[in-house]
Amino acid sequence: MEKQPRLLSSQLSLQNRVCDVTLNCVVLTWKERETTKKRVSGSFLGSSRAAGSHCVPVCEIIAVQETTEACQSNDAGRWQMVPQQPSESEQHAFTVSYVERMRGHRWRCSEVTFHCTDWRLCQQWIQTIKEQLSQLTSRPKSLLVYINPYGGKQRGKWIYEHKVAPVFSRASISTDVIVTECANHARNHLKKEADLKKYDGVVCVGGDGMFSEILHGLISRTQCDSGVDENCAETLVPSALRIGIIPAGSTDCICFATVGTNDPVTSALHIVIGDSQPMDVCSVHHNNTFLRYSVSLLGYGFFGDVLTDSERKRWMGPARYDISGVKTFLSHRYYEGTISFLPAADIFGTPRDKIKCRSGCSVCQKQSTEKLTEEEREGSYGVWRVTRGKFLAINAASMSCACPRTPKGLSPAAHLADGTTDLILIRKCSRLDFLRHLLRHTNKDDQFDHTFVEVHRVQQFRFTPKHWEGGSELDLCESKNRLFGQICRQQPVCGCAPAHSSWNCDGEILPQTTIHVRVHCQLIKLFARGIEEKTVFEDPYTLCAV
Ligand SMILES: CCCCCCCCCCCCC/C=C/[C@@H](O)[C@H](COP(=O)(O)O)NC(C)=O
Ligand SMILES: Nc1ncnc2c1ncn2[C@@H]1O[C@H](COP(=O)(O)OP(=O)(O)O)[C@@H](O)[C@H]1O
Ligand SMILES: [Ca+2]
Repeated sequence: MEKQPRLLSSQLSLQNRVCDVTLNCVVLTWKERETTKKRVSGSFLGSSRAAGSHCVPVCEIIAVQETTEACQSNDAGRWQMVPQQPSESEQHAFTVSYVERMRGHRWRCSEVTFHCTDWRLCQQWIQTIKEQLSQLTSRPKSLLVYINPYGGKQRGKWIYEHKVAPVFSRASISTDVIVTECANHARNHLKKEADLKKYDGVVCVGGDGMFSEILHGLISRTQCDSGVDENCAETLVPSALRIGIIPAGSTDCICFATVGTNDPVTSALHIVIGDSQPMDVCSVHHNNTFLRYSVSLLGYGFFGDVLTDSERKRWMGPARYDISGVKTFLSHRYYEGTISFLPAADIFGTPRDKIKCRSGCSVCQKQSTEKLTEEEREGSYGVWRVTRGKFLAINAASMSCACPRTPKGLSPAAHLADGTTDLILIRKCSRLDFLRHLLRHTNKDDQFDHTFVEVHRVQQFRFTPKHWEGGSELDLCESKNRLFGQICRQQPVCGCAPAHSSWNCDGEILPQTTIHVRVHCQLIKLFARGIEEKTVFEDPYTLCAV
Protein backbone atom coordinates (compact mmCIF):
# COMPACT_ATOMS: atom_id res chain seq x y z
CA MET A 1 0.00 0.00 0.00
CA GLU A 2 1.32 3.44 -0.87
CA LYS A 3 2.57 5.44 2.10
CA GLN A 4 0.60 8.62 2.79
CA PRO A 5 2.58 11.82 3.55
CA ARG A 6 2.46 12.81 7.20
CA LEU A 7 0.48 15.90 8.03
CA LEU A 8 1.55 16.06 11.66
CA SER A 9 3.69 14.00 13.99
CA SER A 10 4.34 14.91 17.64
CA GLN A 11 5.09 13.49 21.02
CA LEU A 12 2.03 14.13 23.13
CA SER A 13 1.01 12.78 26.48
CA LEU A 14 -1.99 10.54 27.02
CA GLN A 15 -2.98 9.69 30.60
CA ASN A 16 0.51 10.70 31.70
CA ARG A 17 2.18 8.41 29.20
CA VAL A 18 4.24 9.56 26.25
CA CYS A 19 2.80 8.79 22.85
CA ASP A 20 4.00 9.19 19.29
CA VAL A 21 0.96 10.67 17.59
CA THR A 22 0.78 10.83 13.81
CA LEU A 23 -1.83 12.08 11.39
CA ASN A 24 -1.87 11.53 7.63
CA CYS A 25 -4.76 11.94 5.18
CA VAL A 26 -6.10 8.49 6.01
CA VAL A 27 -5.42 7.63 9.65
CA LEU A 28 -4.66 9.01 13.08
CA THR A 29 -2.31 6.72 15.01
CA TRP A 30 -0.87 6.88 18.50
CA LYS A 31 1.65 4.55 20.02
CA GLU A 32 2.85 4.50 23.56
CA ARG A 33 6.62 4.78 24.04
CA GLU A 34 8.20 1.84 25.83
CA THR A 35 10.08 3.96 28.38
CA THR A 36 10.10 4.33 32.13
CA LYS A 37 10.41 7.54 34.15
CA LYS A 38 10.66 9.91 31.29
CA ARG A 39 10.20 13.65 31.48
CA VAL A 40 7.85 14.91 28.83
CA SER A 41 6.32 18.31 28.37
CA GLY A 42 7.50 19.44 31.74
CA SER A 43 6.03 16.66 33.88
CA PHE A 44 7.32 13.34 35.18
CA LEU A 45 5.46 10.31 33.95
CA GLY A 46 5.01 7.07 35.80
CA SER A 47 6.36 3.79 34.52
CA SER A 48 4.72 2.81 31.25
CA ARG A 49 3.06 -0.53 30.57
CA ALA A 50 3.55 -2.51 27.38
CA ALA A 51 3.41 -0.22 24.42
CA GLY A 52 -0.13 0.02 22.91
CA SER A 53 -0.81 1.06 19.38
CA HIS A 54 -4.04 2.63 18.21
CA CYS A 55 -5.23 3.52 14.77
CA VAL A 56 -8.37 5.39 13.76
CA PRO A 57 -9.28 6.06 10.12
CA VAL A 58 -9.88 9.78 9.59
CA CYS A 59 -13.29 8.92 8.10
CA GLU A 60 -14.27 7.44 11.48
CA ILE A 61 -13.27 10.49 13.54
CA ILE A 62 -16.45 12.13 14.75
CA ALA A 63 -15.05 15.40 16.04
CA VAL A 64 -12.09 17.12 17.64
CA GLN A 65 -12.29 19.82 20.27
CA GLU A 66 -10.14 21.74 22.68
CA THR A 67 -10.46 20.13 26.09
CA THR A 68 -11.78 22.04 29.04
CA GLU A 69 -11.01 20.88 32.55
CA ALA A 70 -13.30 20.73 35.51
CA CYS A 71 -11.79 23.12 38.10
CA GLN A 72 -13.08 24.09 41.47
CA SER A 73 -13.88 27.78 41.63
CA ASN A 74 -12.67 29.79 44.62
CA ASP A 75 -15.91 31.27 45.86
CA ALA A 76 -18.79 28.89 46.40
CA GLY A 77 -16.80 25.69 46.05
CA ARG A 78 -18.91 24.63 43.02
CA TRP A 79 -17.51 22.93 39.97
CA GLN A 80 -17.33 24.91 36.78
CA MET A 81 -16.11 24.18 33.28
CA VAL A 82 -13.35 26.60 32.31
CA PRO A 83 -11.50 26.66 29.01
CA GLN A 84 -7.74 26.38 29.25
CA GLN A 85 -5.87 29.63 28.77
CA PRO A 86 -2.71 29.93 26.70
CA SER A 87 0.02 29.90 29.34
CA GLU A 88 3.47 28.30 29.21
CA SER A 89 3.24 26.59 32.61
CA GLU A 90 -0.11 24.83 31.96
CA GLN A 91 -0.99 21.77 29.97
CA HIS A 92 -3.17 22.11 26.89
CA ALA A 93 -5.30 19.37 25.56
CA PHE A 94 -7.57 18.29 22.76
CA THR A 95 -10.04 15.44 22.59
CA VAL A 96 -10.71 13.31 19.53
CA SER A 97 -14.06 11.45 19.41
CA TYR A 98 -14.06 8.43 17.13
CA VAL A 99 -15.94 5.27 16.24
CA GLU A 100 -15.02 2.17 18.19
CA ARG A 101 -16.33 -1.23 17.16
CA MET A 102 -17.88 -3.46 19.82
CA ARG A 103 -19.36 -6.94 19.64
CA GLY A 104 -22.37 -7.72 17.48
CA HIS A 105 -21.77 -4.92 14.93
CA ARG A 106 -22.37 -2.27 17.58
CA TRP A 107 -20.41 0.99 17.43
CA ARG A 108 -19.59 3.33 20.28
CA CYS A 109 -18.32 6.89 20.39
CA SER A 110 -14.94 6.70 22.17
CA GLU A 111 -12.70 9.58 23.17
CA VAL A 112 -8.99 10.11 23.54
CA THR A 113 -7.45 13.24 25.08
CA PHE A 114 -3.90 14.28 24.22
CA HIS A 115 -1.99 16.81 26.34
CA CYS A 116 0.91 19.07 25.48
CA THR A 117 2.53 22.16 26.98
CA ASP A 118 2.68 24.13 23.75
CA TRP A 119 -0.62 25.94 23.13
CA ARG A 120 0.24 26.51 19.48
CA LEU A 121 0.95 22.85 18.89
CA CYS A 122 -2.37 21.96 20.48
CA GLN A 123 -4.19 24.44 18.17
CA GLN A 124 -2.29 23.12 15.16
CA TRP A 125 -3.51 19.59 15.88
CA ILE A 126 -7.09 20.75 16.31
CA GLN A 127 -7.00 22.80 13.11
CA THR A 128 -5.39 20.08 11.02
CA ILE A 129 -7.87 17.41 12.13
CA LYS A 130 -10.76 19.83 11.52
CA GLU A 131 -9.46 20.51 8.00
CA GLN A 132 -9.31 16.77 7.31
CA LEU A 133 -12.87 16.34 8.54
CA SER A 134 -14.13 19.25 6.43
CA GLN A 135 -12.92 17.44 3.32
CA LEU A 136 -15.27 14.53 4.03
CA THR A 137 -18.10 15.85 1.86
CA SER A 138 -20.45 12.91 2.33
CA ARG A 139 -21.11 13.87 5.95
CA PRO A 140 -24.47 15.49 6.67
CA LYS A 141 -24.51 18.97 8.21
CA SER A 142 -28.23 19.44 8.55
CA LEU A 143 -30.91 16.80 9.22
CA LEU A 144 -34.67 16.66 9.43
CA VAL A 145 -35.70 14.28 12.23
CA TYR A 146 -39.12 12.67 12.74
CA ILE A 147 -39.84 10.88 16.01
CA ASN A 148 -42.75 8.46 16.48
CA PRO A 149 -43.40 8.74 20.23
CA TYR A 150 -45.64 5.65 20.18
CA GLY A 151 -43.48 3.13 18.26
CA GLY A 152 -42.16 -0.05 19.92
CA LYS A 153 -41.98 0.40 23.68
CA GLN A 154 -42.84 4.10 23.32
CA ARG A 155 -39.26 5.15 24.00
CA GLY A 156 -38.58 7.00 20.75
CA LYS A 157 -38.35 10.44 22.33
CA TRP A 158 -36.18 9.24 25.21
CA ILE A 159 -33.86 7.34 22.87
CA TYR A 160 -33.43 10.38 20.64
CA GLU A 161 -32.83 12.86 23.45
CA HIS A 162 -30.48 10.69 25.50
CA LYS A 163 -28.65 8.54 22.96
CA VAL A 164 -28.73 10.29 19.61
CA ALA A 165 -28.94 14.08 20.06
CA PRO A 166 -25.64 14.18 22.05
CA VAL A 167 -23.83 12.36 19.18
CA PHE A 168 -25.27 14.76 16.57
CA SER A 169 -24.35 17.73 18.69
CA ARG A 170 -20.78 16.45 19.18
CA ALA A 171 -20.50 16.22 15.38
CA SER A 172 -21.93 19.78 14.99
CA ILE A 173 -24.89 18.53 12.97
CA SER A 174 -27.88 20.88 13.08
CA THR A 175 -31.32 19.30 13.34
CA ASP A 176 -34.97 20.21 12.99
CA VAL A 177 -36.95 17.74 15.09
CA ILE A 178 -40.62 16.90 14.60
CA VAL A 179 -42.39 14.64 17.09
CA THR A 180 -45.30 13.18 15.14
CA GLU A 181 -48.83 13.79 16.38
CA CYS A 182 -50.62 11.10 14.42
CA ALA A 183 -50.05 8.36 11.86
CA ASN A 184 -49.05 9.77 8.44
CA HIS A 185 -47.93 13.09 9.96
CA ALA A 186 -44.31 12.50 8.84
CA ARG A 187 -45.35 11.16 5.44
CA ASN A 188 -47.59 14.12 4.61
CA HIS A 189 -45.16 16.67 5.96
CA LEU A 190 -42.38 15.27 3.77
CA LYS A 191 -44.66 14.98 0.76
CA LYS A 192 -46.15 18.45 0.86
CA GLU A 193 -44.54 20.84 3.32
CA ALA A 194 -40.92 20.15 4.22
CA ASP A 195 -38.33 22.51 2.72
CA LEU A 196 -36.01 19.72 1.66
CA LYS A 197 -33.36 22.03 0.20
CA LYS A 198 -32.32 22.84 3.76
CA TYR A 199 -31.31 19.28 4.60
CA ASP A 200 -28.71 16.64 3.76
CA GLY A 201 -30.85 13.80 5.02
CA VAL A 202 -33.99 12.68 6.81
CA VAL A 203 -33.89 10.65 10.02
CA CYS A 204 -36.72 8.57 11.43
CA VAL A 205 -36.89 7.45 15.03
CA GLY A 206 -39.28 4.49 15.22
CA GLY A 207 -39.90 1.08 13.70
CA ASP A 208 -40.35 -0.32 10.22
CA GLY A 209 -43.77 1.36 9.97
CA MET A 210 -42.29 4.76 10.70
CA PHE A 211 -39.49 4.15 8.19
CA SER A 212 -42.16 3.27 5.66
CA GLU A 213 -43.79 6.67 6.20
CA ILE A 214 -40.50 8.45 5.52
CA LEU A 215 -39.85 6.28 2.48
CA HIS A 216 -43.27 7.05 1.00
CA GLY A 217 -43.06 10.76 1.75
CA LEU A 218 -39.63 11.09 0.20
CA ILE A 219 -40.21 8.98 -2.92
CA SER A 220 -43.61 10.57 -3.65
CA ARG A 221 -42.18 14.06 -3.15
CA THR A 222 -39.27 13.30 -5.50
CA GLN A 223 -41.61 11.94 -8.23
CA CYS A 224 -43.95 14.89 -7.79
CA ASP A 225 -41.07 17.42 -8.05
CA SER A 226 -39.82 15.61 -11.18
CA GLY A 227 -43.24 15.30 -12.82
CA VAL A 228 -43.24 11.48 -12.68
CA ASP A 229 -46.53 9.58 -12.27
CA GLU A 230 -46.12 6.83 -9.64
CA ASN A 231 -49.03 4.87 -11.14
CA CYS A 232 -47.46 4.02 -14.43
CA ALA A 233 -43.75 4.95 -14.37
CA GLU A 234 -41.44 2.03 -15.14
CA THR A 235 -38.52 4.11 -13.91
CA LEU A 236 -38.74 6.24 -10.79
CA VAL A 237 -36.41 9.13 -9.94
CA PRO A 238 -34.08 8.43 -7.00
CA SER A 239 -34.20 10.86 -4.10
CA ALA A 240 -31.14 12.99 -3.43
CA LEU A 241 -31.59 12.73 0.33
CA ARG A 242 -30.40 9.77 2.37
CA ILE A 243 -32.53 8.28 5.14
CA GLY A 244 -31.23 7.43 8.60
CA ILE A 245 -33.04 4.95 10.84
CA ILE A 246 -32.80 5.22 14.61
CA PRO A 247 -34.39 1.95 15.73
CA ALA A 248 -37.19 2.41 18.27
CA GLY A 249 -39.83 0.03 16.96
CA SER A 250 -41.01 -3.54 17.38
CA THR A 251 -39.23 -5.49 14.64
CA ASP A 252 -36.64 -2.98 13.31
CA CYS A 253 -35.81 -5.39 10.52
CA ILE A 254 -34.67 -2.72 8.02
CA CYS A 255 -32.20 -1.28 10.50
CA PHE A 256 -30.99 -4.73 11.54
CA ALA A 257 -30.51 -5.92 7.95
CA THR A 258 -28.65 -2.78 6.84
CA VAL A 259 -26.48 -2.17 9.92
CA GLY A 260 -26.30 -5.61 11.57
CA THR A 261 -27.83 -4.50 14.87
CA ASN A 262 -30.73 -2.44 16.16
CA ASP A 263 -28.76 -0.12 18.40
CA PRO A 264 -29.61 3.62 18.35
CA VAL A 265 -26.05 4.88 18.99
CA THR A 266 -24.64 2.70 16.21
CA SER A 267 -27.20 4.10 13.78
CA ALA A 268 -26.44 7.67 14.91
CA LEU A 269 -22.73 7.09 14.24
CA HIS A 270 -23.40 5.71 10.75
CA ILE A 271 -25.36 8.91 10.07
CA VAL A 272 -22.63 11.18 11.47
CA ILE A 273 -19.83 9.66 9.38
CA GLY A 274 -22.04 9.93 6.29
CA ASP A 275 -22.30 6.26 5.31
CA SER A 276 -24.29 5.44 2.22
CA GLN A 277 -26.11 2.21 1.36
CA PRO A 278 -28.27 2.03 -1.75
CA MET A 279 -31.46 0.00 -1.42
CA ASP A 280 -34.04 -1.59 -3.71
CA VAL A 281 -37.66 -0.50 -3.44
CA CYS A 282 -40.65 -2.53 -4.68
CA SER A 283 -43.65 -0.65 -6.00
CA VAL A 284 -46.95 -2.45 -5.45
CA HIS A 285 -49.79 -1.82 -7.91
CA HIS A 286 -53.41 -2.90 -8.24
CA ASN A 287 -55.06 -2.59 -11.65
CA ASN A 288 -52.39 -0.13 -12.82
CA THR A 289 -52.90 2.02 -9.75
CA PHE A 290 -49.99 2.52 -7.36
CA LEU A 291 -50.68 1.24 -3.82
CA ARG A 292 -47.50 1.27 -1.73
CA TYR A 293 -43.74 0.78 -1.64
CA SER A 294 -41.98 -2.05 0.16
CA VAL A 295 -38.31 -2.55 1.01
CA SER A 296 -38.35 -5.55 3.32
CA LEU A 297 -41.21 -8.05 3.39
CA LEU A 298 -44.34 -8.39 1.32
CA GLY A 299 -46.16 -11.30 2.90
CA TYR A 300 -49.52 -12.90 2.09
CA GLY A 301 -51.03 -15.71 4.18
CA PHE A 302 -49.02 -16.31 7.35
CA PHE A 303 -47.37 -12.88 7.71
CA GLY A 304 -50.48 -11.05 6.50
CA ASP A 305 -52.61 -12.83 9.09
CA VAL A 306 -50.04 -12.26 11.86
CA LEU A 307 -50.09 -8.53 11.13
CA THR A 308 -53.90 -8.29 10.88
CA ASP A 309 -54.26 -10.02 14.24
CA SER A 310 -51.44 -8.08 15.90
CA GLU A 311 -52.88 -4.67 14.95
CA ARG A 312 -55.71 -5.37 17.44
CA LYS A 313 -53.09 -6.00 20.14
CA ARG A 314 -50.96 -2.89 19.63
CA TRP A 315 -51.22 -2.09 23.34
CA MET A 316 -49.07 -5.19 24.03
CA GLY A 317 -46.06 -3.61 22.30
CA PRO A 318 -43.57 -5.85 20.45
CA ALA A 319 -44.89 -9.01 22.20
CA ARG A 320 -48.04 -8.77 20.06
CA TYR A 321 -46.19 -10.40 17.16
CA ASP A 322 -45.35 -13.48 19.27
CA ILE A 323 -48.94 -13.93 20.48
CA SER A 324 -50.38 -13.38 17.00
CA GLY A 325 -47.67 -15.62 15.52
CA VAL A 326 -48.70 -18.57 17.70
CA LYS A 327 -52.40 -17.91 17.06
CA THR A 328 -51.91 -17.72 13.29
CA PHE A 329 -49.75 -20.82 13.30
CA LEU A 330 -52.45 -22.78 15.14
CA SER A 331 -55.19 -21.59 12.75
CA HIS A 332 -53.15 -23.18 9.90
CA ARG A 333 -55.02 -21.39 7.11
CA TYR A 334 -54.07 -21.75 3.49
CA TYR A 335 -55.08 -19.66 0.50
CA GLU A 336 -55.49 -20.46 -3.17
CA GLY A 337 -54.22 -18.26 -5.93
CA THR A 338 -52.05 -17.76 -8.98
CA ILE A 339 -48.56 -16.32 -8.96
CA SER A 340 -46.75 -15.23 -12.07
CA PHE A 341 -43.21 -13.97 -11.89
CA LEU A 342 -40.37 -12.67 -14.02
CA PRO A 343 -37.24 -14.52 -12.86
CA ALA A 344 -33.94 -12.67 -12.60
CA ALA A 345 -31.14 -14.02 -14.78
CA ASP A 346 -28.25 -16.15 -13.46
CA ILE A 347 -25.92 -13.18 -13.02
CA PHE A 348 -28.08 -12.18 -10.05
CA GLY A 349 -27.24 -15.42 -8.19
CA THR A 350 -29.92 -17.49 -6.48
CA PRO A 351 -31.59 -17.34 -3.07
CA ARG A 352 -29.86 -20.63 -2.17
CA ASP A 353 -26.32 -19.76 -3.26
CA LYS A 354 -25.28 -18.76 0.28
CA ILE A 355 -23.60 -15.53 -0.94
CA LYS A 356 -24.62 -13.11 1.77
CA CYS A 357 -25.03 -9.41 1.12
CA ARG A 358 -22.31 -7.68 3.13
CA SER A 359 -20.75 -4.22 3.23
CA GLY A 360 -19.42 -3.39 -0.26
CA CYS A 361 -21.32 -6.41 -1.73
CA SER A 362 -19.99 -7.25 -5.20
CA VAL A 363 -23.36 -8.59 -6.40
CA CYS A 364 -25.06 -5.28 -5.58
CA GLN A 365 -22.20 -3.18 -6.97
CA LYS A 366 -22.55 -5.00 -10.26
CA GLN A 367 -26.09 -3.70 -10.63
CA SER A 368 -25.19 -0.03 -10.58
CA THR A 369 -25.86 0.92 -14.20
CA GLU A 370 -22.33 1.75 -15.25
CA LYS A 371 -21.00 -1.66 -14.26
CA LEU A 372 -23.50 -3.84 -16.12
CA THR A 373 -22.52 -4.53 -19.74
CA GLU A 374 -25.12 -4.28 -22.51
CA GLU A 375 -24.95 -8.05 -22.96
CA GLU A 376 -25.55 -8.71 -19.27
CA ARG A 377 -28.41 -6.24 -19.24
CA GLU A 378 -30.04 -7.94 -22.24
CA GLY A 379 -29.55 -11.34 -20.64
CA SER A 380 -31.09 -10.19 -17.38
CA TYR A 381 -34.62 -10.22 -18.80
CA GLY A 382 -36.26 -13.62 -18.41
CA VAL A 383 -39.63 -15.07 -19.41
CA TRP A 384 -42.70 -14.85 -17.18
CA ARG A 385 -43.58 -18.09 -15.36
CA VAL A 386 -46.91 -19.01 -13.80
CA THR A 387 -47.73 -21.25 -10.84
CA ARG A 388 -51.00 -21.99 -9.03
CA GLY A 389 -51.78 -23.70 -5.78
CA LYS A 390 -52.75 -23.63 -2.13
CA PHE A 391 -50.31 -21.62 -0.09
CA LEU A 392 -49.75 -21.20 3.65
CA ALA A 393 -47.55 -18.21 2.89
CA ILE A 394 -46.26 -16.19 -0.04
CA ASN A 395 -43.34 -13.97 0.94
CA ALA A 396 -41.31 -11.57 -1.14
CA ALA A 397 -38.12 -10.58 0.70
CA SER A 398 -36.26 -7.73 -1.02
CA MET A 399 -33.57 -7.92 1.66
CA SER A 400 -32.63 -10.68 4.11
CA CYS A 401 -35.17 -9.38 6.70
CA ALA A 402 -32.72 -10.44 9.42
CA CYS A 403 -33.92 -9.25 12.82
CA PRO A 404 -33.69 -10.52 16.40
CA ARG A 405 -36.57 -12.96 15.74
CA THR A 406 -34.65 -14.53 12.84
CA PRO A 407 -31.00 -13.44 12.88
CA LYS A 408 -30.28 -14.96 9.45
CA GLY A 409 -33.50 -13.62 7.96
CA LEU A 410 -36.39 -14.82 5.84
CA SER A 411 -34.09 -15.05 2.82
CA PRO A 412 -30.51 -15.13 4.15
CA ALA A 413 -28.90 -14.58 0.72
CA ALA A 414 -31.19 -11.76 -0.46
CA HIS A 415 -29.38 -8.58 -1.51
CA LEU A 416 -30.08 -5.02 -0.41
CA ALA A 417 -29.41 -3.40 -3.76
CA ASP A 418 -29.41 -5.94 -6.61
CA GLY A 419 -32.76 -4.99 -8.15
CA THR A 420 -34.43 -8.30 -7.24
CA THR A 421 -36.69 -9.76 -4.59
CA ASP A 422 -36.73 -13.36 -3.34
CA LEU A 423 -40.19 -14.88 -3.82
CA ILE A 424 -40.79 -17.65 -1.28
CA LEU A 425 -43.81 -19.93 -1.82
CA ILE A 426 -44.85 -22.17 1.05
CA ARG A 427 -47.45 -24.63 -0.16
CA LYS A 428 -50.05 -26.36 1.96
CA CYS A 429 -48.40 -28.91 4.26
CA SER A 430 -48.99 -30.41 7.70
CA ARG A 431 -48.79 -28.25 10.82
CA LEU A 432 -45.73 -30.21 11.91
CA ASP A 433 -43.93 -29.57 8.62
CA PHE A 434 -44.80 -25.87 8.74
CA LEU A 435 -43.48 -25.69 12.30
CA ARG A 436 -40.26 -27.39 11.16
CA HIS A 437 -39.97 -24.78 8.41
CA LEU A 438 -40.58 -21.87 10.82
CA LEU A 439 -38.09 -23.21 13.35
CA ARG A 440 -35.40 -23.35 10.68
CA HIS A 441 -35.50 -19.53 10.64
CA THR A 442 -33.96 -19.66 14.08
CA ASN A 443 -31.25 -22.30 13.54
CA LYS A 444 -28.58 -23.19 10.98
CA ASP A 445 -30.72 -25.51 8.84
CA ASP A 446 -31.80 -24.39 5.37
CA GLN A 447 -35.42 -23.20 5.56
CA PHE A 448 -35.82 -23.67 1.80
CA ASP A 449 -34.89 -27.36 1.93
CA HIS A 450 -38.47 -28.69 2.11
CA THR A 451 -40.57 -30.25 -0.65
CA PHE A 452 -43.37 -27.73 0.02
CA VAL A 453 -41.10 -24.66 -0.24
CA GLU A 454 -40.01 -22.97 -3.49
CA VAL A 455 -37.90 -19.87 -3.79
CA HIS A 456 -37.23 -17.74 -6.86
CA ARG A 457 -35.18 -14.59 -7.36
CA VAL A 458 -37.47 -12.28 -9.36
CA GLN A 459 -37.67 -8.79 -10.85
CA GLN A 460 -41.47 -8.61 -10.93
CA PHE A 461 -44.41 -10.73 -9.82
CA ARG A 462 -48.20 -10.78 -9.83
CA PHE A 463 -50.64 -12.47 -7.48
CA THR A 464 -54.35 -13.14 -7.95
CA PRO A 465 -56.33 -14.94 -5.24
CA LYS A 466 -58.49 -17.77 -6.58
CA HIS A 467 -61.94 -16.43 -5.84
CA TRP A 468 -61.10 -13.14 -7.52
CA GLU A 469 -59.80 -14.56 -10.75
CA GLY A 470 -61.79 -13.25 -13.65
CA GLY A 471 -63.87 -10.81 -11.62
CA SER A 472 -63.54 -7.29 -10.31
CA GLU A 473 -62.51 -6.69 -6.73
CA LEU A 474 -65.86 -5.11 -5.87
CA ASP A 475 -68.00 -7.94 -7.28
CA LEU A 476 -65.92 -10.47 -5.47
CA CYS A 477 -65.99 -8.60 -2.19
CA GLU A 478 -69.74 -8.64 -2.40
CA SER A 479 -70.01 -12.27 -3.43
CA LYS A 480 -67.52 -13.28 -0.77
CA ASN A 481 -69.57 -11.50 1.89
CA ARG A 482 -72.74 -13.10 0.62
CA LEU A 483 -71.29 -16.58 0.38
CA PHE A 484 -69.11 -17.12 3.43
CA GLY A 485 -67.95 -13.72 4.61
CA GLN A 486 -68.75 -12.66 8.11
CA ILE A 487 -69.90 -16.03 9.42
CA CYS A 488 -66.73 -17.83 8.41
CA ARG A 489 -64.41 -14.99 9.42
CA GLN A 490 -65.88 -14.84 12.86
CA GLN A 491 -66.34 -18.58 13.32
CA PRO A 492 -63.58 -20.38 11.49
CA VAL A 493 -64.54 -23.56 13.44
CA CYS A 494 -67.08 -24.27 10.71
CA GLY A 495 -64.14 -25.62 8.72
CA CYS A 496 -64.69 -23.15 5.90
CA ALA A 497 -61.67 -20.89 6.01
CA PRO A 498 -61.85 -17.35 4.58
CA ALA A 499 -60.92 -17.30 0.92
CA HIS A 500 -58.38 -14.56 1.19
CA SER A 501 -55.66 -13.20 3.43
CA SER A 502 -54.12 -9.70 3.29
CA TRP A 503 -50.73 -8.50 2.16
CA ASN A 504 -48.37 -7.37 4.90
CA CYS A 505 -46.38 -4.63 3.17
CA ASP A 506 -43.46 -3.72 5.48
CA GLY A 507 -45.83 -3.87 8.43
CA GLU A 508 -48.85 -2.18 6.78
CA ILE A 509 -51.94 -4.07 5.64
CA LEU A 510 -52.81 -3.54 1.98
CA PRO A 511 -56.49 -3.09 1.18
CA GLN A 512 -56.21 -5.08 -2.08
CA THR A 513 -55.05 -8.65 -2.61
CA THR A 514 -54.59 -8.73 -6.40
CA ILE A 515 -51.23 -7.07 -6.89
CA HIS A 516 -48.41 -6.46 -9.34
CA VAL A 517 -44.97 -5.87 -7.81
CA ARG A 518 -41.99 -4.35 -9.58
CA VAL A 519 -38.48 -3.94 -8.07
CA HIS A 520 -36.76 -0.57 -8.57
CA CYS A 521 -33.01 -1.13 -8.25
CA GLN A 522 -31.26 1.18 -5.75
CA LEU A 523 -34.05 3.76 -5.64
CA ILE A 524 -33.10 5.11 -2.23
CA LYS A 525 -30.00 5.46 -0.07
CA LEU A 526 -29.65 4.94 3.66
CA PHE A 527 -27.08 6.25 6.11
CA ALA A 528 -25.65 2.74 6.54
CA ARG A 529 -22.98 0.54 4.94
CA GLY A 530 -24.48 -2.95 5.02
CA ILE A 531 -23.38 -5.56 7.53
CA GLU A 532 -19.61 -5.55 8.04
CA GLU A 533 -17.62 -8.78 7.72
CA LYS A 534 -16.06 -9.95 10.97
CA THR A 535 -12.55 -9.20 9.71
CA VAL A 536 -13.24 -5.45 9.77
CA PHE A 537 -13.54 -5.34 13.51
CA GLU A 538 -11.28 -8.29 14.28
CA ASP A 539 -8.36 -6.52 12.65
CA PRO A 540 -9.05 -2.79 12.61
CA TYR A 541 -5.33 -1.99 12.56
CA THR A 542 -4.62 -3.12 9.03
CA LEU A 543 -5.09 0.50 7.98
CA CYS A 544 -2.13 1.48 10.14
CA ALA A 545 0.09 0.25 7.35
CA VAL A 546 -0.79 3.26 5.19
C1 LIG B 1 -41.68 -20.53 15.90
C2 LIG B 1 -40.52 -19.71 15.40
C3 LIG B 1 -40.98 -18.62 14.53
C4 LIG B 1 -39.86 -17.95 13.80
C5 LIG B 1 -40.39 -17.38 12.55
C6 LIG B 1 -39.60 -16.25 12.05
C7 LIG B 1 -40.39 -15.00 12.11
C8 LIG B 1 -39.59 -13.89 11.58
C9 LIG B 1 -40.33 -12.61 11.49
C10 LIG B 1 -39.56 -11.78 10.56
C11 LIG B 1 -40.33 -10.63 10.05
C12 LIG B 1 -39.40 -9.80 9.25
C13 LIG B 1 -40.12 -8.90 8.35
C14 LIG B 1 -40.43 -7.58 8.99
C15 LIG B 1 -41.65 -7.08 8.94
C16 LIG B 1 -41.95 -5.75 9.55
O1 LIG B 1 -42.05 -4.82 8.52
C17 LIG B 1 -43.25 -5.81 10.29
C18 LIG B 1 -43.56 -4.50 10.98
O2 LIG B 1 -42.59 -4.21 11.93
P1 LIG B 1 -42.75 -2.95 12.98
O3 LIG B 1 -43.89 -3.29 13.90
O4 LIG B 1 -43.05 -1.71 12.21
O5 LIG B 1 -41.43 -2.87 13.70
N1 LIG B 1 -43.18 -6.88 11.27
C19 LIG B 1 -43.89 -8.00 11.13
C20 LIG B 1 -43.65 -9.08 12.15
O6 LIG B 1 -44.70 -8.18 10.27
N1 LIG C 1 -47.82 10.21 16.63
C1 LIG C 1 -48.31 9.06 16.18
N2 LIG C 1 -49.45 8.55 16.68
C2 LIG C 1 -49.94 7.37 16.27
N3 LIG C 1 -49.35 6.61 15.30
C3 LIG C 1 -48.22 7.07 14.77
C4 LIG C 1 -47.65 8.31 15.17
N4 LIG C 1 -46.50 8.50 14.44
C5 LIG C 1 -46.39 7.44 13.62
N5 LIG C 1 -47.41 6.57 13.80
C6 LIG C 1 -47.66 5.28 13.13
O1 LIG C 1 -47.34 4.22 14.04
C7 LIG C 1 -47.12 3.04 13.30
C8 LIG C 1 -46.12 2.14 13.98
O2 LIG C 1 -44.94 2.81 14.16
P1 LIG C 1 -43.51 2.16 14.26
O3 LIG C 1 -42.60 3.30 14.60
O4 LIG C 1 -43.19 1.39 13.07
O5 LIG C 1 -43.60 1.21 15.53
P2 LIG C 1 -43.78 -0.37 15.66
O6 LIG C 1 -42.49 -0.96 15.20
O7 LIG C 1 -44.00 -0.60 17.12
O8 LIG C 1 -44.92 -0.79 14.81
C9 LIG C 1 -46.63 3.48 11.95
O9 LIG C 1 -47.44 2.89 10.98
C10 LIG C 1 -46.79 5.00 11.94
O10 LIG C 1 -47.47 5.41 10.78
CA1 LIG D 1 -32.93 -6.92 -3.34
